[in-house]
Amino acid sequence: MAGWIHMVTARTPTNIAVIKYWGKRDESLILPVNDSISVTLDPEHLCTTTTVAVSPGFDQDRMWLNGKEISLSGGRYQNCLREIRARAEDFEDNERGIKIAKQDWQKLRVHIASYNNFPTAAGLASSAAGFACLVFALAKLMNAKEDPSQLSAIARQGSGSACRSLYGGFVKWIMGKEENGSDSLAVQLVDENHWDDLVIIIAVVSSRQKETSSTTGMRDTVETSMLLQHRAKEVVPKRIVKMEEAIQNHDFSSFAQLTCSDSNQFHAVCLDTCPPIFYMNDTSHRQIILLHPCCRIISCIEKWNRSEESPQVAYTFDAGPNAVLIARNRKTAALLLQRMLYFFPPSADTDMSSYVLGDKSILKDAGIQGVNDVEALPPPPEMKDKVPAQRNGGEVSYFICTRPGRGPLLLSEADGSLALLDHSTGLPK
Ligand SMILES: Nc1ncnc2c1ncn2[C@@H]1O[C@H](COP(=O)(O)OP(=O)(O)OP(=O)(O)O)[C@@H](O)[C@H]1O
Ligand SMILES: C[C@@](O)(CCOP(=O)(O)OP(=O)(O)O)CC(=O)O
Repeated sequence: MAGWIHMVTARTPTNIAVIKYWGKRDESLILPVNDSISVTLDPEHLCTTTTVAVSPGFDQDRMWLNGKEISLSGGRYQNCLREIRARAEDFEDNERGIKIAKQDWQKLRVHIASYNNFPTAAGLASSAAGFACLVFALAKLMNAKEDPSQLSAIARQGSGSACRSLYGGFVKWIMGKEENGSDSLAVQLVDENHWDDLVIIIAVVSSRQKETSSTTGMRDTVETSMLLQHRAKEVVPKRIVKMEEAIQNHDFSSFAQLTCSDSNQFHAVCLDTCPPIFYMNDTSHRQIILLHPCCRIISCIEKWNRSEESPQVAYTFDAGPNAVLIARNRKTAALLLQRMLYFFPPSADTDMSSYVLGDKSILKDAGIQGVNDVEALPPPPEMKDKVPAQRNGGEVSYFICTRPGRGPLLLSEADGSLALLDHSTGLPK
């Protein structure tokens, strides 16, 4: 390897929309038809780690995703690389004799290695965490001085939902008005400490790659759905105002009502698409005569919420069958996990430690140590006589317990062990 290698490693969270982005008004700049709001998920549990490196010895831009080399020739990667290079500044490391002038960045090639600690392209927003991390890490490497909102407008060109992963807490993607997209960017509404009672439980129903990607799905919707026009013009603007109020005031009832309604309307818009898109069911599912787990999860939460004075849990589903459940506090989260494990016990060959991932203390709060405790769970009181005769194991792959979390983080350069590229070769470790 000729000369020095300079590298940085960053970690970036994923996010889940509570008011959904669905539909573009400009495909290549990735400009949406409506504002959206998301909550950033704690990177302790779900995150992307990306190392970017530069060296005079590299002869082309290269990238490895989850250990496999992928092509960077796609427009989305090229747009992000070009936009960051255009904002690069002088960089100097006297100790290591590295001096890169602003204009040199155009000629220097980069190596990128990225790892998602959760399934890629399975409806868990890997593109969001992935492009946010790529843009954040490249900006650090190239000494670009942009603030997170300006970086979000670049990450947006990798994947729309990625712009919201540049901040922690609750984040709004403002759709903007400009044709060049300069005002279509993310802003933080509140940080991750503002509403730290919330607990988020994800039921991973399928980690298979989905059949219709968000990109093609929303293109078909824009072309064919009248309901989308109504949603973007009439429904979302009002919901955005109400959702911001609910978040500012910790108003869980309003938050839950808006979150569930917006998820349901997003899936209604998918059904209104020609040909219709069914994200909430997994067509390969063997038990088609039984109600699909997604419908049973919705029914369980709706029954429970109606049996209480005010909603306890909000549900939301992205472009896949995985349920994201937001509980108002830890006590509710423990009751929610009991209900989920009652209806969706692990299969016979799965142990609890690989069935409930993330913040396992919720499992402890729920009084569950092993499979025996799951078998002994009583039916939820609101179900009364409607309890299923059989509880089948294996319908949910696993659960992830998490919470609202922080935004991107630069990992210490001193601790080279965190880097995904080798310091002497610039290739994946
Ligand atoms: N760590 C990463 N770094 C860069 N790009 C990534 C990374 N992870 C995923 N991607 C890109 O995102 C694509 C997957 O996006 P896709 O929208 O299909 O799935 P998803 O983001 O997991 O699901 P959804 O957006 O519906 O929640 C990958 O094919 C890859 O191009
Ligand atoms: C259902 C969603 O998750 C859609 C996400 O779509 P993507 O951001 O993955 O789409 P592209 O911009 O084409 O890359 C809703 C949301 O995150 O707001």
